[in-house]
Amino acid sequence: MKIIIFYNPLKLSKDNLEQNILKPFNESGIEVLDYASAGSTLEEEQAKVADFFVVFGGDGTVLKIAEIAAIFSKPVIAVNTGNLGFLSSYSSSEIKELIEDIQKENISFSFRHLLECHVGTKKVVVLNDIVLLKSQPLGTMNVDVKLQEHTLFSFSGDGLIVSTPTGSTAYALSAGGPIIHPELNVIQLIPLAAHALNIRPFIAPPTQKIEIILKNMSKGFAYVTGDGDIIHRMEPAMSVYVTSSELTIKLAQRNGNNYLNALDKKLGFGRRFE
Ligand SMILES: NC(=O)c1ccc[n+]([C@@H]2O[C@H](COP(=O)([O-])OP(=O)(O)OC[C@H]3O[C@@H](n4cnc5c(N)ncnc54)[C@H](O)[C@@H]3O)[C@@H](O)[C@H]2O)c1
Ligand SMILES: Nc1ncnc2c1ncn2[C@@H]1O[C@H](COP(=O)(O)OP(=O)(O)OP(=O)(O)O)[C@@H](O)[C@H]1O
Repeated sequence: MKIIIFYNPLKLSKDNLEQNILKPFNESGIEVLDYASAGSTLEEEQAKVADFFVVFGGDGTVLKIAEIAAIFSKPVIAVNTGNLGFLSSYSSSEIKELIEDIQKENISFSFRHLLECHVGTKKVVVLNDIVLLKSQPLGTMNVDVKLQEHTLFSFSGDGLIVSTPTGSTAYALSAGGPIIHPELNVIQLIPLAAHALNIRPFIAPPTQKIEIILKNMSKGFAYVTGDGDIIHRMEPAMSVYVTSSELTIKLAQRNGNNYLNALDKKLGFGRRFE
């Protein structure tokens, strides 16, 4: 078995990685082809021959490697060294269990759909969401949102979230959206603080092309972000285009420790608090 390790340098030092993570892997016979800070580039040849990408960090670190994992079509095993670690299947104290599961091929994977965003000359692929948001606390933006040329929303507010099912438990959850099981392939649109009584979150099919037009701002300017990273500054009359990506990623889930378990254990979903 060959793996490439990505890590969050803000959460894990290179010495700690080399001492406490690389060592057990190398002693187990699992070949670590390379290890790199999440978000950095990869040797194409090594990426091609790896069996898995193993990520040490929290959700944000997983998000940083989602696109490269999708491009090389490599399954992702996330090991939480962060806080919530909603997307993680192992904790950093479970290296031995992880090694054993890799050796015994005792890991199942769930396919996760991605979004593709075009704005200006930029193109990004995201696992959670694309967010259009005003850059300062004051004022509002006027936004038109089109689905295949039909204007679905036209509102004044703070912005808009376009989320995948995976992202439905991230910003979309905080913005009042429903939880969408990641086996579904849909696109969720959630206006942020829309000043209207007739606007609700909308769930679109993956075939729809979404155009978000920033009509104007009462003050300042806006940003469009992808998985929490700024993609582009937005000025009035600029558009953002979002479609479902053809790429998907396979995200490890420990046998028995599936999505509904994560909802229960990490978000306390549906649990009665005595
Ligand atoms: N008010 C909010 O809740 C808010 C605001 C901005 C961004 N975000 C989210 O943060 C994400 C970026 O994550 P980050 O860790 O780099 O930012 P971050 O450090 O600001 O963390 C945001 C929180 O969201 C959690 N999270 C991220 N993806 C998740 C998912 N798919 N399901 C459940 N929880 C998830 C993280 O664990 C963290 O607790 C963005 O994609 C966006 O969804 C949330
Ligand atoms: N390689 C990197 N270089 C710089 N920043 C990174 C890198 N990897 C992750 N980050 C940033 O570090 C921040 C925290 O990372 P991460 O989300 O993984 O940890 P966490 O917030 O503690 O865990 P969780 O998101 O699960 O609550 C995120 O904003 C993420 O964008």
